[in-house]
Amino acid sequence: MSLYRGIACRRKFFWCYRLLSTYVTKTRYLFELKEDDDSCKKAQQTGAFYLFHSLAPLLQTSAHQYLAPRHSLLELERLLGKFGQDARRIEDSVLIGCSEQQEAWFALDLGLDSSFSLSASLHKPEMETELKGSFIELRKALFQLNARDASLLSTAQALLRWHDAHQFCSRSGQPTKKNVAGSKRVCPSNNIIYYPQMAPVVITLVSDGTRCLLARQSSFPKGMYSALAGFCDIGESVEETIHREVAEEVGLEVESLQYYASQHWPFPSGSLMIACHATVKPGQTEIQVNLRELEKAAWFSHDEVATALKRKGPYTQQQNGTSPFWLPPKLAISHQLIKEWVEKQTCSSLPA
Ligand SMILES: NC(=O)c1ccc[n+]([C@@H]2O[C@H](COP(=O)([O-])OP(=O)(O)OC[C@H]3O[C@@H](n4cnc5c(N)ncnc54)[C@H](O)[C@@H]3O)[C@@H](O)[C@H]2O)c1
Ligand SMILES: [Mg+2]
Repeated sequence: MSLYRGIACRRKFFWCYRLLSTYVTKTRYLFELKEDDDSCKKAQQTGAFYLFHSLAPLLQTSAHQYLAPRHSLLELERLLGKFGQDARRIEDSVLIGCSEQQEAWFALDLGLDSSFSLSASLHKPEMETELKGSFIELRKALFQLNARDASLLSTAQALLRWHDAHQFCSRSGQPTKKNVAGSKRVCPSNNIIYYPQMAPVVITLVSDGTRCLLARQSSFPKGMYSALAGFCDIGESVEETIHREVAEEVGLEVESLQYYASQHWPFPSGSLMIACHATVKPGQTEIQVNLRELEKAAWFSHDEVATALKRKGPYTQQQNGTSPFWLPPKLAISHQLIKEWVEKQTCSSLPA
């Protein structure tokens, strides 16, 4: 081997080696599975499946926590066979991630209508007995799952719901066909491609410098308050949504917008929560609640909020009919946003 080729080989080796970080490898693998139906079908052979029934995930209970069991393709085929179902139903599954060892993870709903189902939906109680678990509504289970399962099941539910609702082309009316991974659907008659969508929502913690503004809707559990949230209107920037939502919901104008973080949120049907801090304009603190949107909104001090962050709801009503003031659970980005505000206030109030 010439010196030049030797150096070139070593360079190539170094370049490949450098690329092969676990994260990059995983990302490239998932990209390949989304792009190539054959690779994705192959990945199902060694992959694992999370099961749902009418969008409720299959869960098992373990020490006050829910665990999401996974099933192999063989187990799934055996299960479908036992319930007299066509194994092609597995074609309805969607890719939701993979392990560091490149075991691909899929989700499959056994309760939704399928072109391969012999009956509209598989019988739930019998399946629960067979699978040694229960199909539990994600709203009830989300906060008792570990962070990884919560994130995977949220993604899975949003994707399964989107496929269920987009089975027909909105132009031709013909059935659309999903790719194996479920990252898109195509109308065979006109080749229009449909991609899964999510709705951007801005969540803003408004402060007046020493207090923060929290609000509740009548649908919230008793005593729970959160930061102001609102869907982005078409054509709006995140900044415009913040200004509009704060004005609409509490009649205030804000400035000094600061991005905090974002989170996928499975409710109502897959949202991207974009969390920000904002400050009211000087001297503007009088809240005018829009009762069409909110039940109540108020300013809360640092100490009130710091205490509420430690409470774990939901609470049953106290004897005097009131419920203690509490905040969304840790998993929700609103909790993280409020916590960050409390920590910043604590730092700024510490003596230099
Ligand atoms: N993860 C968190 O920490 C957290 C905290 C608060 C709110 N949220 C979520 O934010 C979402 C939005 O908050 P909100 O209810 O105050 O929003 P909002 O103030 O925009 O009011 C909701 C109304 O907006 C309209 N709307 C406009 N676009 C919509 C769309 N794409 N989908 C559904 N409705 C749409 C509907 O009329 C709906 O009733 C809620 O669904 C809630 O689950 C999440
Ligand atoms: Mg709102």
